[in-house]
Amino acid sequence: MGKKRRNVRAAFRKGHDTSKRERGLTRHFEVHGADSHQERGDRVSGKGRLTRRRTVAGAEMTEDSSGQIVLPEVDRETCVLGRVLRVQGLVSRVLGDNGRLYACATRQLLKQLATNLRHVVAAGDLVWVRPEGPTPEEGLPQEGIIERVEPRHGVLSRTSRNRQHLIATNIDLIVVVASVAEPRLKPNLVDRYLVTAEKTGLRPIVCLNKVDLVEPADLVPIIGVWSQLGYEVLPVSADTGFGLDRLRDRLRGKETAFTGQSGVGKSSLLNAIQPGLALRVQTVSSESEKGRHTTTTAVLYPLGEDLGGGFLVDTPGIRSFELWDVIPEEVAGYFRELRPYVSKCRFPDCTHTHEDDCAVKYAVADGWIDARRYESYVQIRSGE
Ligand SMILES: Nc1nc2c(ncn2[C@@H]2O[C@H](COP(=O)(O)OP(=O)(O)OP(=O)(O)O)[C@@H](O)[C@H]2O)c(=O)[nH]1
Ligand SMILES: [Zn+2]
Repeated sequence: MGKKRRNVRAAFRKGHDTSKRERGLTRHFEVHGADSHQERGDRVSGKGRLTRRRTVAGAEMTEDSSGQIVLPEVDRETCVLGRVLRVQGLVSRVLGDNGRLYACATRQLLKQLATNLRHVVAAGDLVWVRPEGPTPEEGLPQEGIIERVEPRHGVLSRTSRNRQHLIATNIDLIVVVASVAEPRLKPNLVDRYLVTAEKTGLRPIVCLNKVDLVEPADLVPIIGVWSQLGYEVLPVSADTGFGLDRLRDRLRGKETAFTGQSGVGKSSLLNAIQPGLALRVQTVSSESEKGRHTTTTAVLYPLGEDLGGGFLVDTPGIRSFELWDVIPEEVAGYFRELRPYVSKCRFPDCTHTHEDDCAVKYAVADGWIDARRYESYVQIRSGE
């Protein structure tokens, strides 16, 4: 055992990613995998579920009556539940619910299950970690093995070369930050972010910053349009603190991504919400921008106790969230107010831009659809 442990420690120390090191880690985990009763087949999962044996990716697995692979139960006495803060090569940084940090490798069995996902573990995942090795010195993470990944919600992923790349998981909220002055408000740009949010299925909040620079009454019409569509709009000022309590309230206990154009005040808002937060984000982002994993991996930043243990999730990719992987044919479906009309047009492949007898255009003319939102739609649909 001593020798194997040393292998893992050496792999952690050296960092990640060369195939030789990967092989070293793999061997180690296979030994652990064989220790599991389930893989040897002498025990099936409890709770009286019907199970069947099946070979997946070269390993024998148990599947339940609905065809789902049954992962071995984790030993809750020894394992710790935690959140993956970031994934770097083969090592995942996990914050345990006991407040400790873990540097984790992933169990071989889990890797084999993830045949069509590039990352078996992603930032934001809720995982069970089995601590390994000796207690580290103060300030250093404990080593561990990720034994199990809990089911995900709020997944942010991008497609490249027909493969889905997980960027972050368990995101509850996207905060689209816009500025109402300096730079002036660009509602069509906000719509672009909303379209991407619709595509990902994540809940967006529109945060209109710098309201100290305008007459609040001037914002009522534009806030009204988005609110009527069911989008929450928060007018705020990072400078005066206006609206920040409401924003903090929305972040409490949630995993949130901030996005928006440069200069709208994202860093100022993060700092106003929690002093020092923006600096931490900037430092890590500029580090990873130099690295190879720029757009594919995200980093989670734990928020303070006053924010109910929430997290901020960031990557340079999330900040350029506008029209992520959105194709022209899908755009109408992501404009909530267009959906009731799109199937009523004369041409089944109507683009609702130049065609005659278009139910969407009639609805705009009759005032059922806001003309400015329709203009946004046309711009996006025409690839402008
Ligand atoms: N008047 C006013 N100015 C603000 C407010 N929030 C931010 N600013 C100013 O707007 C400028 C841009 O703010 P940042 O926080 O750097 O903007 P950002 O969105 O983080 O920009 P990037 O880092 O480029 O993405 C700074 O000069 C801030 O002082 C506000 O509420 N009111
Ligand atoms: Zn049409």
